[in-house]
Amino acid sequence: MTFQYTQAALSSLLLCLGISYVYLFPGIDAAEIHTLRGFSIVNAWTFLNKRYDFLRSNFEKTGHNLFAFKIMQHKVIAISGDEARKIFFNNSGLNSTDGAMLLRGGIPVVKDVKADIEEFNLTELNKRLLKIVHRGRFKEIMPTLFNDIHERMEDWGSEGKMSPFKDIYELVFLMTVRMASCQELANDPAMIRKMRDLYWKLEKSATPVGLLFPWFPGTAKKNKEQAINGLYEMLSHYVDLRREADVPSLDAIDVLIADGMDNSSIIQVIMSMVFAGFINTGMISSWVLVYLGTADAWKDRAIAEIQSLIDAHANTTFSEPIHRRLSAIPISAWEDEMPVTESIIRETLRIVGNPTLFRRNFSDDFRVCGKTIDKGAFMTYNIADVHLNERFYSNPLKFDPGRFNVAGEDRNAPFLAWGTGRHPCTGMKTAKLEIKMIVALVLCRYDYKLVDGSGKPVKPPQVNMNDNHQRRPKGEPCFIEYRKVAE
Ligand code: HEM
Repeated sequence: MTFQYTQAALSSLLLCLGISYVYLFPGIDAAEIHTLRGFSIVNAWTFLNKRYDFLRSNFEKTGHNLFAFKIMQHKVIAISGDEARKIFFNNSGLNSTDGAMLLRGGIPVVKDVKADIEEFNLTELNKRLLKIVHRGRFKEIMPTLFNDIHERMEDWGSEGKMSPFKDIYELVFLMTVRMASCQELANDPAMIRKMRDLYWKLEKSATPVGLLFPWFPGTAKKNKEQAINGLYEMLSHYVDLRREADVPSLDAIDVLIADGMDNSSIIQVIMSMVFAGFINTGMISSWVLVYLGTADAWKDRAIAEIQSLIDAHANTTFSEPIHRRLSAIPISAWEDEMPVTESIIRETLRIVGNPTLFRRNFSDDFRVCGKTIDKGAFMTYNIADVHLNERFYSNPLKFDPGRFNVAGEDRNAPFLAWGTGRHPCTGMKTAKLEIKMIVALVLCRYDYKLVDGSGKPVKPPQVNMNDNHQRRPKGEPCFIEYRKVAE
């Protein structure tokens, strides 16, 4: 057994060195993009493992706006600065799917385990998602979603301590599954737990080994296949169940069935939406509460805003619990009449939501900053290039939602957390609504502060920018210590 492991480890090492040797000291390429020196396998590994640090330190070291490195046989060009950014987001020859699939990992794609179905197609996915994420559906589902949040909160009791990066995540997971699938699944806590575990497993498969050697029969490959197969089987069961139902409902699966979609396509839509909700919406909801746990003035302003929405729109009696009163507020008010909460979410996204994005050049060579981007090359960009840049946002690590409304800040500062140009986020309205609902109910029902494990008040932790999927905090865990003040 030990011998087999040693042999496997040695073969992998030799393979890595072999690949690296080919690209060792590539020097300056013909297009004169600065190319990183050293073993390409080390560059690729560091990028996949700690992409934020890798990009930042190499931009600092090289002093260039563009630099190139290899990931296996692929050339990757890291970009920064205004000109390159605008081209990255707006050039029609750049494809956003390939890079994300190859270099990001952890994305559930049905095609990875069911070879006989159609290729993953982002344009189709967007069209299908838009059938289930719109105001009409939000309006239908809002009372049930508020009920979900309320019931979860009842488990917290009247006072205590909770971990936002666990408890709030779980809440967002449930809400997203409800929006993306059907009541039968969302109402079954054991299935929700099983599904959540499969997503964690999938996330764990996005290791450098899993990304560099997707064919290698190790833990990463096994985790990925088990997770996607498990999700596929589970969701197939619910799609079949809904197909056999006597009366169609307004649930997402029924909407997609009525649209004539086959099972695999429906499952792809659900998996993608739950994935986006799980990683992005969960992360931002947790961080909003963490920041507000140390920013009383902003917390008070947000509470006042929510209260005035209830007074203006919720034609319900005071004796009703808060979640019922909140669910009477129309969607248009949630979307358009919450400037304070919007600024808080925006500021949280500016500090925390800084993903590394990818593109691949599918058209002819083109020029950026006087350098050539070859056909077939990948490009990568981390949006902290603007969000954490003094040139656009002064004192960038400070949580200050007021900066978006204060004279003196650069009003033209780009804000990229929802994407821009050719690929803006399809789920922005859904995500904002979910975050606002959670924040509204927590703020109205609880008095809370941010504390450490011993209950001592603490400042917000730093963000682990290298945590590709979830941007969890660095250092000691923090908690929300709460006391219920309203039903
Ligand atoms: C806080 C939550 C979210 C954040 C911060 C976020 C952020 C982003 C960003 C930055 C992009 C652009 C990616 C790029 O340029 O390569 C994007 C694209 C996308 N997002 Fe979101 N997202 C969130 C939630 C969601 C949700 C809940 C869904 C599903 C309903 C979703 C679906 C998508 C899709 C399908 C795209 C690709 C659009 C395209 O390329 O045409 N997102 N998102």
